[in-house]
Amino acid sequence: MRKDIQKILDSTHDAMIVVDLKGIITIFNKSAEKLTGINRENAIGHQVETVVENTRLPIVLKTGIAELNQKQPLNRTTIITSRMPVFDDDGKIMGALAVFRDISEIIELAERITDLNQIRETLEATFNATQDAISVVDASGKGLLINPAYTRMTGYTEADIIGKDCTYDLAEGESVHMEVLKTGLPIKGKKLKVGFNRKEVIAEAAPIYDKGILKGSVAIIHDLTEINEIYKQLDQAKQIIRNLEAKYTFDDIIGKSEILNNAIEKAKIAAETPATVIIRGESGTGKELFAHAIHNASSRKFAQFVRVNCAAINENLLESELFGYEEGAFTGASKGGKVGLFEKANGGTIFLDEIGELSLNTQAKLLRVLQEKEILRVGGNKPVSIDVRIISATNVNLESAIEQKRFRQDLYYRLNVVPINIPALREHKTDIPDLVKHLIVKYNQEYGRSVSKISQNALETVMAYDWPGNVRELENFVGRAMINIRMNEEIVETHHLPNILSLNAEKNQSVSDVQPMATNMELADALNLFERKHILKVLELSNGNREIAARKLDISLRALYYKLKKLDINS
Ligand SMILES: Nc1ncnc2c1ncn2[C@@H]1O[C@H](COP(=O)(O)OP(=O)(O)OP(=O)(O)O)[C@@H](O)[C@H]1O
Repeated sequence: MRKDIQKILDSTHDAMIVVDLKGIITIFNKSAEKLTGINRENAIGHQVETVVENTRLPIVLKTGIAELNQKQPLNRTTIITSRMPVFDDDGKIMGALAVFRDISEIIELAERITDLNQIRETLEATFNATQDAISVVDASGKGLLINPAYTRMTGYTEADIIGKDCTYDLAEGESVHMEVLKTGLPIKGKKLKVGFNRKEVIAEAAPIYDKGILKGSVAIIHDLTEINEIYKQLDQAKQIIRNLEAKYTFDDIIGKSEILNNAIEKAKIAAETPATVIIRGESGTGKELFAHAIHNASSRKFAQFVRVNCAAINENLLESELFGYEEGAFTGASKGGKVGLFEKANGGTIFLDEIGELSLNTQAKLLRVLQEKEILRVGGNKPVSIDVRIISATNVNLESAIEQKRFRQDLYYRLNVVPINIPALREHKTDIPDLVKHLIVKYNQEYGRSVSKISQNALETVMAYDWPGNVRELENFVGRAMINIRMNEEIVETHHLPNILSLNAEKNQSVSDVQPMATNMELADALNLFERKHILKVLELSNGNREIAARKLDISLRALYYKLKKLDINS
């Protein structure tokens, strides 16, 4: 009889366990085997709770009360759907039956549903938060969905768009949705105008397929004004990179002394105005540094900073360099003419270094530019108006140059609107420790060293010197000291310092120390030879810096360039 029942129960999908009054398993069907992974032989004849926990069959045996459709968990993936007492023909309880079911598939499904909900939520959040405007239409081109960015960009709300033709938002151009629905293919980078304000946008759209059937189209529109703004910023960034000429700002000017600070404060005020500035100071004091800083702190910082070394450019070329020339202006002029430095600096700043070296002829032309705010290209007759801030610099005494009729007074007045005097280094020696510290960091980077400081003794030696070549000379000096330092040394000591005293000594050499040239040489040749040797020596002591060399030789930079050419010196 039990076997027959067993057979019947084996054919059902539900797992079943029957126990007798003592709780001993008497029937364990196939589904129960499958669900618990326990063989029938290991179940039948055993106390139910030792084989399958939580069946609560002993309780049913005690109470004789059925628990139907309870869906109580047996374990994580199984539930007991019913427990009931089994009665004999006399109505006496003879055992109990538990029916239970595998719910792992349902659990998995539920988990998947939760996942999908999360994905949906994430997608919705992205859809609503993205800055790109998104719209979705159905297969007939009627609006289905838009996001907040779409409303911000076009001015249209859901009420205007949902259920309406997708051409509704268009101010100019053809609907990308309609094109996608027509061809079933995606579209990229289409320029359109949308919304009340005819906003310029770039649109892209893609078809939505469901099981191979075209169900609609989704479009993203990007605001072109924003993209244009980004391009503009990119251009400005490129411009800044191109303008690396003007690489310094006020933060790069080292020194806290009062005299230097007065100059910095004056320069900062000048930077905020369009005023013409003249920077005066000895060679190497930082005039160019100040010019960069003024440009970079001014509203012209995104335009060009053009530096012209008036002393270094050949007088004949200077005019065409500054003002440009028209095609065929002179023999050798390039085809198409040439844009001059003033035009290049248009909107920006032109820095005329060594202005005191300009010839009277070029001074007159510069004066015209300052008065008329326009330039005339060499060989041209059409004035070009320009908007350029002029910063000039000089290390010569312009007042005495005016007296000697080498510099035009009217030009001087035009240039001398905001004069800024940069002190010689000997006038602000208190800044030397900071400058040395700054230079050590600079050369550490350049030479890959890790020097930490200068010793007190070495610093005292540096402070005792007068630095006729100013910060530039100090810069070269520290650079050379750093070269003398071994890789494992970290402190600049006195023995690393190049011999400054020898520089001073050379300067003070007496005439008797100078040896005559070969006695059979003509005086002119001997002088030339001596001049050549002397200039070479001074250049060497100035680390090849012609400006310092000119200063040491007490001649103008232009005169030095002339001599270098005449004496065939290429150093
Ligand atoms: N206060 C300062 N802080 C940091 N660096 C400085 C300072 N002053 C000058 N320098 C540095 O010294 C060097 C010479 O400065 P700059 O070329 O500006 O001098 P200059 O007065 O224009 O010289 P010149 O008249 O010979 O053209 C540069 O490398 C500059 O960066």
